[in-house]
Amino acid sequence: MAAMGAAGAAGSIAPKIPRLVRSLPPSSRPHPPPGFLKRLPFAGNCRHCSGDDRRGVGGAGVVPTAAATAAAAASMVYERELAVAKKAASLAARLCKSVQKSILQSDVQSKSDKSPVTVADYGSQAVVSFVLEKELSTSSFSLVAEEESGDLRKDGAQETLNRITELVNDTLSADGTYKVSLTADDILAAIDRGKSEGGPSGQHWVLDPIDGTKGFLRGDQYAIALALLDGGQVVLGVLGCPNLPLAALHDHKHSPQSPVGCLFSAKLGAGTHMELLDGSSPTKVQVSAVEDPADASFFESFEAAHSSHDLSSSIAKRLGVQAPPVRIDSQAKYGALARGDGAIYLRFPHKGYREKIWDHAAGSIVVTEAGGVVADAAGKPLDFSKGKYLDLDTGIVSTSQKLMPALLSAVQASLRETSESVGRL
Ligand SMILES: Nc1ncnc2c1ncn2[C@@H]1O[C@H](COP(=O)(O)O)[C@@H](OP(=O)(O)O)[C@H]1O
Ligand SMILES: [Mg+2]
Repeated sequence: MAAMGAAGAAGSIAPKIPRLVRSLPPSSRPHPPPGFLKRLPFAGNCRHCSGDDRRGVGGAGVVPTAAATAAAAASMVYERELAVAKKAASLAARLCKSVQKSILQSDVQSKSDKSPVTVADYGSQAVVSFVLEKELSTSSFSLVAEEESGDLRKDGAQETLNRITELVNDTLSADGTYKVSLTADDILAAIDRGKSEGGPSGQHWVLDPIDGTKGFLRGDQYAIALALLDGGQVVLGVLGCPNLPLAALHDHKHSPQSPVGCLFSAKLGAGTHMELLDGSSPTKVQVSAVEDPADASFFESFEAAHSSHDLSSSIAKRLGVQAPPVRIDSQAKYGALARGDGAIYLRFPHKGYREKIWDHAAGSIVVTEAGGVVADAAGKPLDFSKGKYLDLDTGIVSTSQKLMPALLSAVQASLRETSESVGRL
């Protein structure tokens, strides 16, 4: 089981913890998943915990804060899972890139909710599901993913299924790691492993095989987004962004020859790193250090149907933001925010829309581990423990810790103004 492996790994690194802890920033880190401290032989008292989660620290020397100890421990225990997640997302990105290059009309289907679904969506999910299961095979493997195979099992879908099967096999064997020849039934089974509902206990992988399908079809930004929940909390996340330039978005305009294709990875207590999808040394990234909102720029959805551009504009005006909005698809926005390309991300879906966990799980930890904050419009942290959906107050906002208070005031004021003007109609 992954959880048992994690606890074992933690035990073996116990003597290294005091040095590790001294190297951590004193800032308060997110609380570890429920039951996590119990699994660690060296775990300290945690001000967040009670009952079974409380254990004393024995011995003298450096006495780390409980949050720092937990953060250091957490940063070691999910190491294997993070490496596998990066591998899975990179392979899926390779598959998506090849399809985006040669999008054929026949690759585009219509789902019952009318959103476009491509061969790459299914192929990406099958690749990630295969790699996770193969590398981390556990009896309690759980994957909450966007796609399900219903449409592929219908009459007339055989050709599409064959194309997906071929693509997945080509992708897995091109890498050289896997010598497999999956059948169409294997592909359907791999896709359907993503049927888990998630929830507050145990470990659940959360996958959006292509986030930003509309951007993908337009030839713009999209992301492969994969995260791990443990006890309802996101403990690691990766974002493969095949079309995101390595250079900051504003710099890239001036140097279009900059390499394209970024992989962001984040783990609880270990920061956020970025590397090229094609391979490079990871570098640590940080959110923008801008202190005056007037100097900030903000991200929002390219699609006005996904987020109210009017409301964002009103909030930006209230904050004194000068720059025009940066509109890009997918969780590539979280990646770009995490490395400081812009300072604010605003998302205000229209009434009645329910956000899904796979649209934010990986992105949120990529930003928080880079020093940012992700919250709903009332300032509450996102709750990933309730199954497939996030129960939210109105929208999602993200920025640095420094700018969050001013941003939340502006959001509240603009929301009040909007509801008053609706009331007057
Ligand atoms: N009416 C709506 N309001 C808000 N989000 C929506 C939406 N319809 C679809 N989405 C979600 O918005 C995601 C894309 O976000 P963005 O606008 O940031 O690119 C989509 O992910 P998929 O493309 O994976 O379906 C989908 O989950
Ligand atoms: Mg999505």
